[in-house]
Amino acid sequence: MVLLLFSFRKRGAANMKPKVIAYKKIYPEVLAYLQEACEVMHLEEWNEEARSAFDAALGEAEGLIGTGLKIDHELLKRAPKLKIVSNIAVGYDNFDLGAMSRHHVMATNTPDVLTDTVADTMMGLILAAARRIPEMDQLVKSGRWTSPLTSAQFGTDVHHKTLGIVGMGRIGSAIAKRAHLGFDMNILYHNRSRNVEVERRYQATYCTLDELCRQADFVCVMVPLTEETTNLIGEKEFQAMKKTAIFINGSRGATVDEKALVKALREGEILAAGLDVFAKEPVDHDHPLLGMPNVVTLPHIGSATEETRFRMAQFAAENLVAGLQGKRPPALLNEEVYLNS
Ligand SMILES: NC(=O)C1=CN([C@@H]2O[C@H](COP(=O)(O)OP(=O)(O)OC[C@H]3O[C@@H](n4cnc5c(N)ncnc54)[C@H](OP(=O)(O)O)[C@@H]3O)[C@@H](O)[C@H]2O)C=CC1
Ligand SMILES: O=CC(=O)O
Repeated sequence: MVLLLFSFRKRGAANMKPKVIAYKKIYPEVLAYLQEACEVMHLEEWNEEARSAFDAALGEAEGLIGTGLKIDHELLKRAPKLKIVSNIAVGYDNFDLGAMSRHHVMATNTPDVLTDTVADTMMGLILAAARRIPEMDQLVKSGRWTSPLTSAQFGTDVHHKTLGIVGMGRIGSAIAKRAHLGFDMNILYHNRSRNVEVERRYQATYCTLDELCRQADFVCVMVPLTEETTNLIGEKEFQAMKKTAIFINGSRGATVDEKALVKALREGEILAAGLDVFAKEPVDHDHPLLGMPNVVTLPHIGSATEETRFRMAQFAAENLVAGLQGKRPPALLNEEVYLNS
């Protein structure tokens, strides 16, 4: 049984389905959809045994579906039959898109279906950090709530404050909507290009990164991780922020210089932080950020609801099947591969 799960069956004349490796646990309904069109090797966990099975099967695979695996020239060299890799995520910093195009491999992701869920998580982080919700939760549960609170335990308001969004794309816009329409927040944003829609809908103001850091009460990073955005927020940006600023990162850990963030928090250059992502995940237990009461941490759960994770898996499966059937995948990242196929 285990062998059946961990290897492709020999292809007979009657079985001409393309071979696919799913390197993540897939919902049964989505797996059934994949299995109608493909022969699927399903690796439910990513451990040493799964890695060996993956390596052994890669040479025959025409499709890959999963999350986070680095897809680069080294892997692609070992996958001569590969046609498509379907990321079950919107961020695709794990893809070397240039190498994938050179190897004629389509790349797909799952935009839109997770946007509202991630925006909800980011509002949760903003509220949790500003109102010190995890700290107060601990106070109650540990039995230390024995007298009326003093101002030492008070938080800071969110409503009517200024939120600076770095990366006003799909998720950034959904955060702006919640913050402006729900919390009467004033919105600043920074992108490489203007987003006139958020300016019109949520009265958002475009500004440079430096202006945003100087003026915002909350700085929320929602850019994709690229060469350009690696360490986008560092010492200079933290120094520009208000001493009362709260820093929120929902993008990728590496968009922020974590050492500079630790220094900014230790030295009181900013007030607090809310982080869903870390440079290394899972983050080391002794990471200095984890010892700070004014830092709210989450284990990269931006899109982690049952409904949204299901929609992401379904979308990724549809991308994969379309690509393997010679159709244009709905969320194709390297169009040229499809056009030249
Ligand atoms: N924590 C979590 O669980 C999740 C995290 N994410 C992360 O969020 C990211 C954003 O997702 P999504 O909103 O769908 O993506 P979008 O592509 O819609 O938005 C990204 C925005 O970032 C801006 N941007 C890109 N490069 C730069 C740059 N160098 N400087 C300033 N702005 C830049 C873009 O504008 P312009 O091109 O004009 O610069 C765009 O507005 C993902 O790539 C992923 O890393 C996504 C989902 C869940
Ligand atoms: O981090 C999650 C994603 O979808 O990107």
